[in-house]
Amino acid sequence: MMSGLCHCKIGPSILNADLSCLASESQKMLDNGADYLHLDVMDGHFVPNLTFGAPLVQCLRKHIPHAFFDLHMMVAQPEKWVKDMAEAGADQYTFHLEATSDPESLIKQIREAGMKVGIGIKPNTPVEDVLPFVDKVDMVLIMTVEPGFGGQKFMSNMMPKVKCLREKYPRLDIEVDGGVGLSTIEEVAKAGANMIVSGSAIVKSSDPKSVIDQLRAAVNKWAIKESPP
Ligand SMILES: O=C(CO)[C@@H](O)[C@H](O)COP(=O)(O)O
Ligand SMILES: [Fe+2]
Repeated sequence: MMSGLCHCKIGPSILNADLSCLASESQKMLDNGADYLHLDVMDGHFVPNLTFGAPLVQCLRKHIPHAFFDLHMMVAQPEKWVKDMAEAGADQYTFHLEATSDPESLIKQIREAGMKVGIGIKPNTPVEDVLPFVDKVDMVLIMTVEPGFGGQKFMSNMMPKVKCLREKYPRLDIEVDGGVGLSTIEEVAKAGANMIVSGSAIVKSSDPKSVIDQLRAAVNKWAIKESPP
């Protein structure tokens, strides 16, 4: 198995950065080759940790006008924050399937607010649960740690979920998040993920550009190439 007919994109998670300098830390990631920013929103209910909400996203947007913001919404009521996040400048709203009883109308609500739609599943949620919604979303996120904290150990046993999705959907954007770095990227790339969230491995490195370049090279090595006409 290998990544599909879609581009590799590297999205640093800034959770483990110096959050007192969020704008400059984010800009540093972009200057070092990041394709997008993965912003982890936690509400202390869906996950046992608390981060930030729309006011911070709005401030960051003023400093970073052009980058793609992927909002990873680890919140118990994802319906509640769609409008605020859209107005704050989010480009993609990635909600957790486990957090909603009506994914279809949430997807519609996100689209109507003008954002792209991501749908994520936690480690204990089977990939089959997300299949009915894949055609309606822009991206599927397979969590490779229990959501809540950066710096956790990558769960290899999530790779069959990625493989299953890639086999069925060669063009789907498949994101992985949690414990992804230089020692785990090969597995992730082989399984077929093309959107790579990486927090501590990039943010804590003295050479983030080199880490981003190496992550990208591993994904591209396994990418399916479009055959010439
Ligand atoms: O959503 C989450 C954690 O819940 C992630 O985005 C992590 O913040 C990624 O950090 P590392 O595991 O790569 O350090
Ligand atoms: Fe995340």
